[in-house]
Amino acid sequence: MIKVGVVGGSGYTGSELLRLLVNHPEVEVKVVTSRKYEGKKIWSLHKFLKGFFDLEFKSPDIRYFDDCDLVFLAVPHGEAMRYAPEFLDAGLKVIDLSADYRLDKKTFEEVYEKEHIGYREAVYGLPEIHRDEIKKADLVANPGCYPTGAILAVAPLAEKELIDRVVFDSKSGITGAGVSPTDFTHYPNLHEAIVPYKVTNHRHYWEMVQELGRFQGDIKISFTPQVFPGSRGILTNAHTFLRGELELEEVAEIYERFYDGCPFIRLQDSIRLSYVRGSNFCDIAFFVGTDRVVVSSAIDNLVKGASGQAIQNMNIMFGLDERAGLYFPPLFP
Ligand SMILES: NC(=O)C1=CN([C@@H]2O[C@H](COP(=O)(O)OP(=O)(O)OC[C@H]3O[C@@H](n4cnc5c(N)ncnc54)[C@H](OP(=O)(O)O)[C@@H]3O)[C@@H](O)[C@H]2O)C=CC1
Ligand SMILES: CC(=O)N[C@@H](CCC(=O)OP(=O)(O)O)C(=O)O
Repeated sequence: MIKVGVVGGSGYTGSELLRLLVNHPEVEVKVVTSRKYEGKKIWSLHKFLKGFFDLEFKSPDIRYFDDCDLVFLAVPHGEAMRYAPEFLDAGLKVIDLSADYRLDKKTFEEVYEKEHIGYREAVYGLPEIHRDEIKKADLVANPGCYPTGAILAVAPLAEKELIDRVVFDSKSGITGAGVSPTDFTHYPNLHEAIVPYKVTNHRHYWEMVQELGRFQGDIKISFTPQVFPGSRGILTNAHTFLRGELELEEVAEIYERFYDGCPFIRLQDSIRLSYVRGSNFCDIAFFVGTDRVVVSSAIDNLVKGASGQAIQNMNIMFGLDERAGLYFPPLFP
């Protein structure tokens, strides 16, 4: 069994990790931290997990992780960098769900406007692109939720260097903003609304530039995030302006080839968030128009956009079947 710990177990991605790990055949959860709920039973906070975990929350102190092989850092960006080096030096593998290790140091410091105090080289944990590097990694930087849906939507076209410009129009459920309430997430400010924010300057743009740039350095990228009044899911419409023209069959062949052997990518003729809810799937559909190809992707932000992808990465790091603990149908409708 792989023995794992979770730092940040009182938050949304932390509790989602626990929900998913309940059914993992090769994992034992040894320690889960919360500073706020230290000493309390996990189920007394996460009542939906009652009957599945009898552990108490611990403080995030490395001595509790003695017995662990791997730790998931499910803490805000700027905080994970305080933990990762210590765990790595103690011989644990680390999967960081925050943004701290996704970009090179210089870009991180510019985009996040803070000094990186614990920089290490990491592998960007998008298995459909970096599977071979993830196998050998000790530190995996789990991608942001928006970049996961966006990059997966157009990577096959970028690999063929077919893109002139791509405009990602993305809509996210509100759990993307984390467990702490704010004005932004306050019910009257969000219900019956779709709210664009950071319309031209969201930090996730830089992950898209980095990862799509590995295939095609000169793509012009725009990204417009929005939230809708639902809990889970990110729907992205990628308006992709190509350098030449492609027929639907050609696009289909490019995607089928690129995603051959990727169990969590499903090519569909139409997509909905409800087709992926609660699951690790990324559904992709494409529509060929007169001046563009529109590629739509749907993910659950807490699963393929965070905790499910983190477990997929763990499976790959430990030589398990990538699907272990994760291959089940979504919750529809
Ligand atoms: N929500 C989403 O859809 C996604 C989130 N992410 C990223 O994953 C990370 C976690 O996100 P999410 O679960 O939504 O966040 P939440 O705000 O819901 O939870 C954050 C958790 O971190 C803990 N925490 C905060 N500061 C510290 C610290 N200094 N030391 C130890 N623990 C700390 C908190 O617990 P306590 O205060 O009790 O100790 C809390 O449990 C973030 O970096 C986020 O950006 C990535 C992809 C998608
Ligand atoms: C709806 C919402 O607020 N979403 C978050 C992104 C969630 C995520 O993936 O964030 P990390 O890069 O921090 O991991 C945001 O826009 O900042």
